[in-house]
Amino acid sequence: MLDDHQVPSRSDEAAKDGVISELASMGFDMSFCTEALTTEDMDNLSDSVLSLLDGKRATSESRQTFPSLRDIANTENITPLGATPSSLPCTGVPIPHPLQYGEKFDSTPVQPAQNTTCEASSQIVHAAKRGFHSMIDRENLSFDDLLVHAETALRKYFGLFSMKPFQIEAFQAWANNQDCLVLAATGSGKSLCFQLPALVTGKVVIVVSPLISLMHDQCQQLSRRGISACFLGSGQQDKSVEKKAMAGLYSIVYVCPETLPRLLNSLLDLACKRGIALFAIDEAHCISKWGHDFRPDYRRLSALREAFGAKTVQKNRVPIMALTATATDRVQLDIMKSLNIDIETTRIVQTTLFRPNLRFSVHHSKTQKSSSYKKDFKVLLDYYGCASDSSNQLDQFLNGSTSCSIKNGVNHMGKQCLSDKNYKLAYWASDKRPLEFEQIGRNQSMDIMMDGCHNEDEVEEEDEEVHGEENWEKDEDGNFNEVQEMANSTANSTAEGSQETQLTVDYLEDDDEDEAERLGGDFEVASNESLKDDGKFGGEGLSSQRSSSVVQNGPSIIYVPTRKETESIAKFLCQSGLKAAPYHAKSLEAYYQEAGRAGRDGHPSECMLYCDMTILPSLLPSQRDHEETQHALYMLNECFRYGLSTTKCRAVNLLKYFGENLTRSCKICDFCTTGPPPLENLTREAEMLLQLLLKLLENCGTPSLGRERLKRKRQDHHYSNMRNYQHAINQITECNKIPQRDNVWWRGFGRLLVDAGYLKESNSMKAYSRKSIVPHLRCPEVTAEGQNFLNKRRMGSLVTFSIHPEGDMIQAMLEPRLKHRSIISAQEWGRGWADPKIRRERLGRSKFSNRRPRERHQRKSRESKRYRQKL
Ligand SMILES: Nc1ncnc2c1ncn2[C@@H]1O[C@H](COP(=O)(O)OP(=O)(O)OP(=O)(O)O)[C@@H](O)[C@H]1O
Repeated sequence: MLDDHQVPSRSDEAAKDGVISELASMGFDMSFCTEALTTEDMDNLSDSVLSLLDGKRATSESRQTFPSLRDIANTENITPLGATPSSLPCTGVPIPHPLQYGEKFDSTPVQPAQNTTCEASSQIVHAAKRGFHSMIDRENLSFDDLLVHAETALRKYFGLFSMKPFQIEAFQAWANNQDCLVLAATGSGKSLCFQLPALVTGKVVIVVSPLISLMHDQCQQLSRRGISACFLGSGQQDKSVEKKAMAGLYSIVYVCPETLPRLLNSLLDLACKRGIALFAIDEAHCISKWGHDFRPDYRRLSALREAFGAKTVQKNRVPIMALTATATDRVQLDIMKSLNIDIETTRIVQTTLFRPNLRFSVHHSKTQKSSSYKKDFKVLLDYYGCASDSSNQLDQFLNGSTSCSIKNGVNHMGKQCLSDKNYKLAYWASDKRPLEFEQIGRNQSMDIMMDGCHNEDEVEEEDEEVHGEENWEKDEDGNFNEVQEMANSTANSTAEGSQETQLTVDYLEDDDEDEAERLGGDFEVASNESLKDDGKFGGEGLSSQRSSSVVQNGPSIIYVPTRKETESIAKFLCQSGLKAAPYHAKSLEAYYQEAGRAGRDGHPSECMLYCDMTILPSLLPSQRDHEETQHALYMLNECFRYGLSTTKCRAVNLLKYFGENLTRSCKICDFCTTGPPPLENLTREAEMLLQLLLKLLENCGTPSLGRERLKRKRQDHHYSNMRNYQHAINQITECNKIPQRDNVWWRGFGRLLVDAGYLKESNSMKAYSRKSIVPHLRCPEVTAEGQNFLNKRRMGSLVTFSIHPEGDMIQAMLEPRLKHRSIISAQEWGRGWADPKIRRERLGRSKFSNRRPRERHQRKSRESKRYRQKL
């Protein structure tokens, strides 16, 4: 304090003037500084800054609400200026630094702090210089002014020159204090929509994100650009980070949905201190139970709108921005409803979800035995393993310099697409390369995500009694034990040769909690290196692989066989020296989301889907209500149909699922480059099947309308059995009328007859159909159109039924399962023995059958043996 009796000397005055002008240049109000420095004896810049930031003298309303920097310093034990300087662990994160007006444009992004320690004093002055004083209220500036600031920040921190139209739209919604739903493709730049408000206002943006690894990754990227950010959640081991975040020390705070409800009160405080510019809900599809990645904790985010909206005055209302790359119409509505944001006033910012640099393809493969894996995955192994001299045609095509000459299907794809070293399709993911790859000496590797669906082996079958079809499925696919054994033996033998490439396989599914437990610390503490894969695909390596490797560089290769097989195949690929992780997903949303992690740098990227269409996927038992089960089946069905399709551009197909009409084809997917399979004239097959179904229908009469329940049940049972689609197929195959077609082929054919309008699922069977996925035709009826077709044929018309076969039909023709097994009722089976032809056939089959007895029977006989011994 100035002593009343002491007359300030000229030199003191000059020093004070100097301090005042410094403070003014830092953005402090000139009269405010003058008043502060005349009432308090300060001619030292640091003391003055601290005193001003104490907040006692703040005059404007907004300033009074800011925390004093000293308070913040106290919360994190920062030694105030003037005390003995002490080193404190530097978080590597600059204290908030919103835009400084009039600052000279510098296009080079801000460099991160290099040192691991720094002094509190310099941190405080740094904060003061770049800090809270330049916070601005969104309401005080026009949208144009805000946009200018946003673009300045864009240049300064990101080295980018303009915002994309959808980013401007989202920014405008935020500027108008509007809630907003942003739907934009993966890698299109959604993050900027919520990062810019923090940089423009100097207030905090709270981002809710589902994955610790992604939060970690984003925090690292921001810190590299000089933007302070942290993440909070169970994975955050440094407990002081939460305290600092709630005191307003970070511009962008990532929070797990599980953690956010606990922080509500602290967030209210934070809103009153530094201010909260925005709540961003990243990967917002997790909110919806109709989405592919439902996280119940996301539902609790509705509390945000209550706490920061409904009851607060408009000025203090914090807008909410939900962002996702994969949301169907239903999911969009559910997101808004669940977040408690007004559907009428919420701005929906939607861009195309199309990713022109992703080349989608589907590969059909049976992969039931590990001994066949080498053959089944030849394309994949070649793709990453073989040298190619061919030019980068795909790249040239994408650049418009040549017309696409990729032809002849999947076998050539690898050669054509991987030759150029500029491709970011693949890279060595581990230093521990297998020898043969080393010898080839090219800088390629791969990341594979295996997408396992379930097959009917894994589902509880409620209507088994009625149809018995599931036995057939089980019989055909129930040889996993063998697969597993062989996989193990292959693994062991290969491991001997290349010990160092041995990789473990864990499931990615439900890894969030574990991952949260494993990752920890302030994001800046974890070095880039620690994110690199440690040779394992579980644990830290796993999450980082998802976020760093797969996300930025790797192709996304996804497999949809059974879940058990997924593991087995992943093991095999790992043993082959490729980096693979089984991943479980059950919908096109999940597939598109994961595939979208490839080619984020804009380079062409491969997204191969390997699938075994001879196995019908179905749901694992779970606690779903009826509606949820229906929806899960719908999603699974769409996934299956995508794999089956051979007549549409893959990108068009995928986007249609999200309600987007792509007006042009992608020109690079397998369909666009190779075209549909040749048209097949299947008139004879159609005629035979339709006639047979009509005949069966005539024989069994109409369903019972009798009163007695038992009688009706029996009659219905008989009725369904007789009209069972599989029953008709059995009759055709047992009579050996068209020997080269197997069950799988007929199943696909029935589906195409439904598509053509010749068949439909009977009403009485719709209840059963709902338990299965739609392509599984149960009890068909011949429609009027189908009868018309038959009549025309009978009258000698030349009408034909020609179609492009779908995936399962092609696969069945390549490797028919001619060892046909009947799926008829026990009664029918019994009657079959009376027919000498059928009897001969069955006996002939069993004579040559070398199938091992089923485990169930073995167990039964073991049990009875034990029982007999007891006796
Ligand atoms: N306006 C822009 N101009 C040029 N590049 C941009 C622009 N906005 C974002 N990008 C770039 O796009 C890339 C992807 O951005 P970002 O990670 O924000 O995508 P995203 O949509 O959030 O992805 P995801 O859906 O996977 O979370 C980044 O490299 C970023 O620099």
